[in-house]
Amino acid sequence: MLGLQRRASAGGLSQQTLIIAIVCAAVGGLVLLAILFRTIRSCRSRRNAAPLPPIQPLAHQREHQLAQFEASLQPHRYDPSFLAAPHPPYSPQLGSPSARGSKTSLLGSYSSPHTSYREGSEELSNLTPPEPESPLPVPHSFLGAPTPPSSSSSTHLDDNPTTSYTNTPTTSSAPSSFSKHSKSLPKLSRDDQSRPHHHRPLSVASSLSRISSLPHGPHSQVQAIMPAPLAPGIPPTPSRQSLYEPGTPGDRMSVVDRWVSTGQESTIYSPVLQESARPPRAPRRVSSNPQNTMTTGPQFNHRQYPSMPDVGLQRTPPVPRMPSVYGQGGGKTHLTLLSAPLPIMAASAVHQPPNPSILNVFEDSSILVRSLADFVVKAQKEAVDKKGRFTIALSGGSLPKTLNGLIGHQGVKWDKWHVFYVDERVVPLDHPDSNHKSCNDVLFSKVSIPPSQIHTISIEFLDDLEELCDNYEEQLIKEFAQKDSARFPVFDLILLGMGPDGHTASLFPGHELLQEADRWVAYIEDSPKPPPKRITLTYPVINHASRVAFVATGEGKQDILKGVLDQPELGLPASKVKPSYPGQLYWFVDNAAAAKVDYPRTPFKL
Ligand SMILES: O=C(O)[C@H](O)[C@@H](O)[C@H](O)[C@H](O)COP(=O)(O)O
Repeated sequence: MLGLQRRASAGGLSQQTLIIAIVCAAVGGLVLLAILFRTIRSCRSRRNAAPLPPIQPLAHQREHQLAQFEASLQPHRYDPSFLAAPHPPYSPQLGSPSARGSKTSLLGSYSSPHTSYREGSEELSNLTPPEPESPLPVPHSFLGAPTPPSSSSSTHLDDNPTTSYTNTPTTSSAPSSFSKHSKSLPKLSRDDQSRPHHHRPLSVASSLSRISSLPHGPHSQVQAIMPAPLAPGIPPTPSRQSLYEPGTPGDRMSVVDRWVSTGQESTIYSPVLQESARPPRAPRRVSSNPQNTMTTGPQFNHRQYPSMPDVGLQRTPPVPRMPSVYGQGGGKTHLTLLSAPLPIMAASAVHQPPNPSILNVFEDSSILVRSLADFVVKAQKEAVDKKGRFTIALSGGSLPKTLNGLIGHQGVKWDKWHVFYVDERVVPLDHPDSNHKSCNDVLFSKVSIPPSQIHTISIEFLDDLEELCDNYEEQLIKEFAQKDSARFPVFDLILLGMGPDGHTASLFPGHELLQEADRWVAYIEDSPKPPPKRITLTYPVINHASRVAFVATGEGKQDILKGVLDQPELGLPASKVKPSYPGQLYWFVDNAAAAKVDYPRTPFKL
């Protein structure tokens, strides 16, 4: 520095220039030092540097590999063990764990045991597609909770027994796609799994639809498809909670139970109450052949079908008319039907056989009458506690006399009663043959039931059986469709008689009305039991009730009662009354009627 200053002063350099030169020199020195330092540091760090990541394949190569991988997985076998196996740690070679994992987990539910395509364990190109050994199983979420590994039961989801499912419980590491589906559905019992399907013709306007399913039960998760008049027009809506406790006879899905036949396509028909063109309808099914009540096939009254050639017994009855329904506004509203496929539901939800009949035998008819009154009041109480009203259907014949135990009974709440008739003779309401007249004389005229809550036939239609039936169905709709039963008439109690030929309601042996599955109310014009013209509830309604009770007394019923209870294979009309689960059928009979019956007796209890 001093040298610089001497030279500068000797050369005549200004002071400033000198200072500038010094500063520049200093800065340059600093820069050099910094460069030197960085060089040294980088040399050091290079010595410690991690290896460079491998060279990534180009994007299109990765896509190609991924495509190959996916192709290699089709078709695959379900191997739940895959779900149980730990997944190796993520490796950058195979993409991010989340994307890969979810994809793997979905594919993994179908992977062959031979294909281990877990993240990072295999190069995609090394995977070899397995031989397909069996069709893909239905995910267990459709089958209910998986059976324990010890059982090797295979669940027959449909008529084809080859459809099977390996029941292995998913593990905690199970991919979310499975876990979010694994609802705690009821397990399939073994007999449920092997139970064959029951094919049941549709009940809603059969001209438009088919359904194969088990009979509807009050608890069942299936909707009893209603004949057109009673299927109020709402598309399948999520069911509200049932109004009843599960397991009680009154229990029933309150809004829409759905018919589902496991493993088979089924559809739900929800007629829409709306103004629409009235679809063409074949006339209702009609009368039997009174001379031969045990014919093998349907009988036709050719007066009804003059255009149909008389080909004897074996002719399929025409599709019954779809009744009209009056909308809320009183205008004539006709039903059109919507159909919507239903999801497959747990098989156990529909595979419940009807409860066995309960046979109560009483010393004599007076004890029977008292017990029957207590039984009716119990059914009433349960219904009123749950929904504030009690719906009951009564038969004619000798049944009305057995109801006089209700007169003066403390438990009866007449204002909650809504009465319909199981069948009715097509006569004026004051005619001696009228079932309403019988019930009114014996009971209703002596108690405080509101007359508007007794639903009689509309006498203005006595000369038009079609309209008479339509009108009665419409009354059923008004009572049931908007309330707890929503889609079908669910009587709390139906009281039936049984004739000496095994008929019940106005359903007579050999009559094609026994096959009626589309209507809730049908008519007959030549009843073997006079008077000839009647309307009647059909089996779909009777067998939807929460409780059904036959009342049969006297020696005259001995033989037929044995036939109905001990020989159901005879297929007598009374034998076909089987309320679907959990509906319950009861018999109130006296000793005289039960003298020849082997069917086990149950001591009466409420
Ligand atoms: O209208 C009717 O005739 C009845 O509804 C009918 O179904 C009756 O219940 C049986 O015919 C048994 O009648 P009895 O009990 O008088 O034999």
